[in-house]
Amino acid sequence: MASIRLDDVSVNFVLYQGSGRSLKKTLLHSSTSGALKHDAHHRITVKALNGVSLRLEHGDRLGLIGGNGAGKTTFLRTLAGVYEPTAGRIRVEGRVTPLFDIGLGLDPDATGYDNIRMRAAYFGIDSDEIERKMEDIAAFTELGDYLSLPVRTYSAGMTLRLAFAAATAVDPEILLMDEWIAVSDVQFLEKAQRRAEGFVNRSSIMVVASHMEEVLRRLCNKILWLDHGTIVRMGPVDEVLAAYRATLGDVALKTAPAPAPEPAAAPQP
Ligand SMILES: Nc1ncnc2c1ncn2[C@@H]1O[C@H](COP(=O)(O)OP(=O)(O)OP(=O)(O)O)[C@@H](O)[C@H]1O
Repeated sequence: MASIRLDDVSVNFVLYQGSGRSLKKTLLHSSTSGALKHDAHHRITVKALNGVSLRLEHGDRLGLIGGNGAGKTTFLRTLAGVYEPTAGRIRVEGRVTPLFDIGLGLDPDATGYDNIRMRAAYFGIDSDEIERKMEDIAAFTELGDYLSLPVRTYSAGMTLRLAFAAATAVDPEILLMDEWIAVSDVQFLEKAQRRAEGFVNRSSIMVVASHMEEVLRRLCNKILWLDHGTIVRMGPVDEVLAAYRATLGDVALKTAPAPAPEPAAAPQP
């Protein structure tokens, strides 16, 4: 059974280690100065996560909220193993599927089809299973014959469609998402949302960072509010969102853009 446990986890980044006094002063008096510190080596560091302790179990769908620089992305990347904690302990049990930086890992010289196969192989899915799913994945991308061409011939939007389809070809145990909603192609956004929701439902644990209240309410059953890398509050969605709004006002969270109408016919790539 998937589980996540963090005990007093901190992640520090070194921002500046030169001797220029004026830049140091500017950094220390910037708006994030609460999180900026001198360390023992006279470097300026930022505590992106600061003593975070929590547990997540099967069925937990956690939404991350907090202002810019609160530590949401750092939290996700730490769960994914991209960053090692500077202090504290983290234990993640289960297969992690990060759905952020989703274009990472695509081979530009391989075809769309081969990229889907490689992604599946990376997650240990056997070739028979992926061939069974291939028709569905290919239909989802709407890329048609382009799937037989190298990915370097794709536009940015086409690459995103492929990356998203490939990443969601495999059912995750622990699903991590970062503002995936902010895809540029509005028609694709609706489809991506529907697919992601199915994907979320089949995962054991899901964590999503989002500034969109609608997304958080639809996908999550718990909210973690971070500020300067520290937990302000964690609990039921209504409760934490209300507390967050009360502190920051209605501008704290955005509403999602209106979905585009369904196209009459599938667009040609
Ligand atoms: N690779 C890095 N190197 C140096 N500092 C970093 C790095 N990544 C994040 N930070 C710093 O850590 C802090 C937390 O950043 P993070 O990206 O986790 O915040 P966030 O909540 O995701 O913000 P946003 O909503 O703006 O994306 C910020 O002060 C940021 O400048």
